[in-house]
Amino acid sequence: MSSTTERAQAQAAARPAPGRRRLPRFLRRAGGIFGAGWLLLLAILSATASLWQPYRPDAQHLTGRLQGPGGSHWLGTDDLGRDILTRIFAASGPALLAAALSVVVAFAVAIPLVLAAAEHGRRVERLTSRCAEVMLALPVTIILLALIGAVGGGDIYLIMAVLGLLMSAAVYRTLLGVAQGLHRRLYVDAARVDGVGAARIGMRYILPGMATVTAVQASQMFAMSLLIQSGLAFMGFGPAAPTPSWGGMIATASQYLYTDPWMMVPAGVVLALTVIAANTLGDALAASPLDHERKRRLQRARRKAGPHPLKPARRLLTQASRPLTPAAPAPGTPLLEVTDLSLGLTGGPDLVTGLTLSLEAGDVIGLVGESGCGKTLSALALLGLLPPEVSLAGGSVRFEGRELAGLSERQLRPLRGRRIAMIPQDPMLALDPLFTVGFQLTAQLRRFRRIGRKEATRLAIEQLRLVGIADPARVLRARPYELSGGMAQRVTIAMALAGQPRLLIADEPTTALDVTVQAEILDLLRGLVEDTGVAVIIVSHDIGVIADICDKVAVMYAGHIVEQGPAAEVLEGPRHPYTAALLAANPHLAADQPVPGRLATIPGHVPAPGSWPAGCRFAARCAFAQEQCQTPVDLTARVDGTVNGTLVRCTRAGELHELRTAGQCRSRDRELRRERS
Ligand SMILES: Nc1ncnc2c1ncn2[C@@H]1O[C@H](COP(=O)(O)OP(=O)(O)OP(=O)(O)O)[C@@H](O)[C@H]1O
Repeated sequence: MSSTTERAQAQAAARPAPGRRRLPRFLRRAGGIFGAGWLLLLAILSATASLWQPYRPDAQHLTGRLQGPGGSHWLGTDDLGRDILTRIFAASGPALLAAALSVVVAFAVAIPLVLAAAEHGRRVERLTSRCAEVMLALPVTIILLALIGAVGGGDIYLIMAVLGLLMSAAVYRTLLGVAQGLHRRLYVDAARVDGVGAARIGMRYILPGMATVTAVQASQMFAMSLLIQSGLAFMGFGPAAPTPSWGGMIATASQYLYTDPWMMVPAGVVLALTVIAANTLGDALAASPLDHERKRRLQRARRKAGPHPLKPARRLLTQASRPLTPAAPAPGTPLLEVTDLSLGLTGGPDLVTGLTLSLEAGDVIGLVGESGCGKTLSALALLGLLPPEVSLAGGSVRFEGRELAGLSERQLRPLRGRRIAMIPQDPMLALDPLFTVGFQLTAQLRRFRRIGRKEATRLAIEQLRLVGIADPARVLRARPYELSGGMAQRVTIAMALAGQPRLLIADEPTTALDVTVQAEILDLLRGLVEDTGVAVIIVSHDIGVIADICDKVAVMYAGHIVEQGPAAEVLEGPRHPYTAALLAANPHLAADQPVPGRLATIPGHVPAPGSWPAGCRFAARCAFAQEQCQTPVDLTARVDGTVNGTLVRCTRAGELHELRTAGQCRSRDRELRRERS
């Protein structure tokens, strides 16, 4: 037998049988099979009881009281000679329905509150959480007994609905944490960036993500409701005689415990089995390997993310059958003008100050700087996507001539994804692992372009080709974790382009990728800019990435820009000591440069917001700081006057440039580093 045939046979043997593969995962566990099987059997037998019951539930045979199991009464008779089997199944329907009702009420109340609290931030969450805490403090048993006193024990559905309402607070508390976690996922952020509304985010991303926890909690609550119902009936607060109930039957049997102990067994065992079944079903759902398997595959895909055998994207770009932008933007018209933008923690320190940028169609600008300098917040502010605790403290953001600062969520939503789109940092986290690429991309295309399913699929294939995916049909069928990192990033770029935006914001778009794939993605972005005229803002701490692709660069340090201008000028002749230090610390080497024994670093760390010095914010780490650096410094035009459009925030910029030209800066840098180490 050839090795290929052997391998195929081995793979076929390893594959689960077709019927088994279709089973939900929790049904592949013994607990899941027992739980689901018993509850289903009970539900069917209760629903069809009138068809097969040999007796009426209240038919008394006083001559045949307290009989054990036998031919005419399989489970015996009770103290009035009623058939126990008949009464168990007559009681089971209402018991199951009432328990289910309490679960439905609990979740129907809790889930909308959870979605609202997770979506609308702290203020709503505080209000809903306080209400939940008050409800949790209520004495459930006393309230139920008071209700039974008012309406009687016969209205079991009302009593269980109130129980569900009281239990909704506990459900809320559990689900809120899950929903908040899901809300922080990148793919949810990505959807919001694309202008997806709160309701749709809840339905598409949060609810499916909460499904396992919901199912586990529902099954446990179902068991608890059954026990509470039976307990109430046992104490005499259940349905009035002769209506049967499991609790009532156990109460009657308890009076004959010493003389006729068998009577206790049938109702007791059915109640116990039902509670155990609900709990084991919950356990099987909790231990369902669905999540573990998905996570495992996701991790495997991440590990293997690397170079892929695709053709260069640029060549495929020419195959696009329609331009991405509706009309070529007029050159020289500012697409985006950010003026003096300041951001701060609400009631706290400034996080970004005086940010000024200008971008024309087809421009690629890089925001570069160490972690914590304010790059991401600046980019998010353009889309009005600041975290709830961060607010706009001043300045203006004009996009296509329209002021965006101060627009409401509702006013900004139509712009997101359509006029301004975002490419995420980690594509694996930005794509929803539950859905195929095709589902996510076509949903995006249908929403943005108002087209049918067929047209969306055609466009999705075209869009994937546009971003350099050679086999779009396969990728459409794949789930995100089946793609390599580079492929996934191409998919997120295709998704960002679905709304034909004029401005793309790429937050560290290549950080999660290896170097070879990084270069391909940067090449793809550059090609898209040339072909479509889309403008791009790239956020990166990697000055090598910025040098690769950007026309302009803004170097940020401690919440403001310290140097800004055409990339070639800033990167080849940096005037600010911070830019020069960043460049010196860049590990990218030219082919002819020797590898240094030790990489250069910038001593110290970025000062935290709130502890910025009044003067130059870089002074404490600067090798060239002097007395004059203690006073505030403005962003001013470059002093040597050899270039235009370059701004620098350093009083010694001109002087340092001369020193640098004379080669003295580097030795001073080295000296300082030696002193500090
Ligand atoms: N939600 C928040 N609450 C409080 N501080 C915040 C919040 N978000 C950001 N900050 C602070 O604002 C500053 C700028 O953060 P930002 O994320 O914009 O930096 P960054 O330059 O993009 O860093 P990185 O490269 O690590 O993403 C940091 O000091 C950060 O700690």
